[in-house]
Amino acid sequence: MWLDSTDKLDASQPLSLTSLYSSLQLSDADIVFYPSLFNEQYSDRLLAKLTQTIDWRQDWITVYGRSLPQPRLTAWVGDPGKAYTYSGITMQPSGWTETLIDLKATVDAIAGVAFNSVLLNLYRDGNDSMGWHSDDEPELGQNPVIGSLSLGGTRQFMLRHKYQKALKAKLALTSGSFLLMQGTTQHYWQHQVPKTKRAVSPRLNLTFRVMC
Ligand SMILES: O=C(O)CCC(=O)C(=O)O
Ligand SMILES: [Fe+2]
Repeated sequence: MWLDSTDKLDASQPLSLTSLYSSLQLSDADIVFYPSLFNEQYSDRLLAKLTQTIDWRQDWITVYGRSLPQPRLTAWVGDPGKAYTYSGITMQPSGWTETLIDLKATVDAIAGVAFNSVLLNLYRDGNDSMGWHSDDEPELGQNPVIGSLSLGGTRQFMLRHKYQKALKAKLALTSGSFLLMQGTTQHYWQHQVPKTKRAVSPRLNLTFRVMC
């Protein structure tokens, strides 16, 4: 399943940024995982800073006719005019904070794109989750590039092929890790962050996106 390329170095980046990565060997997908883009100490600082400075919102969703609180807190940050609609919710973007501008510069350099928006999700405990979906909204373009940074408690990230039911994968998104999904990934694969009964610390995930 995995191509172990964790000993590869990219001399164009500081060692701490991209010295470790693995490409997931999944058909119809292009997914690269950087297990420690940021070290524990820096990740903790980022988590504290973002938890405090982001204007978190609790959205409500309609499931089988019932209105329920979305099982996580969210925020949408982006360039002016980059509104985001999903599951019937439209979010107007908040402006970039200093921390997010810095983070964007780092992940832009790794992904080789200019992200113009970021969806932030705060999973307060193991009851918070995100269900199966693909990030395939038309505004994300033909082959969406999604850069996903995780901070805080480790959660499982599950992947399943939309058409070949036997194809699945799971990886632990640890604090400071960065997962890059691009190419045809969103056409063929769905992903989720399931609930867990294990005790987990709060987790903040940022998915950087390019909105057309
Ligand atoms: O929290 C995660 O790791 C996944 C978030 C996600 O899939 C999304 O924001 O679209
Ligand atoms: Fe997603």
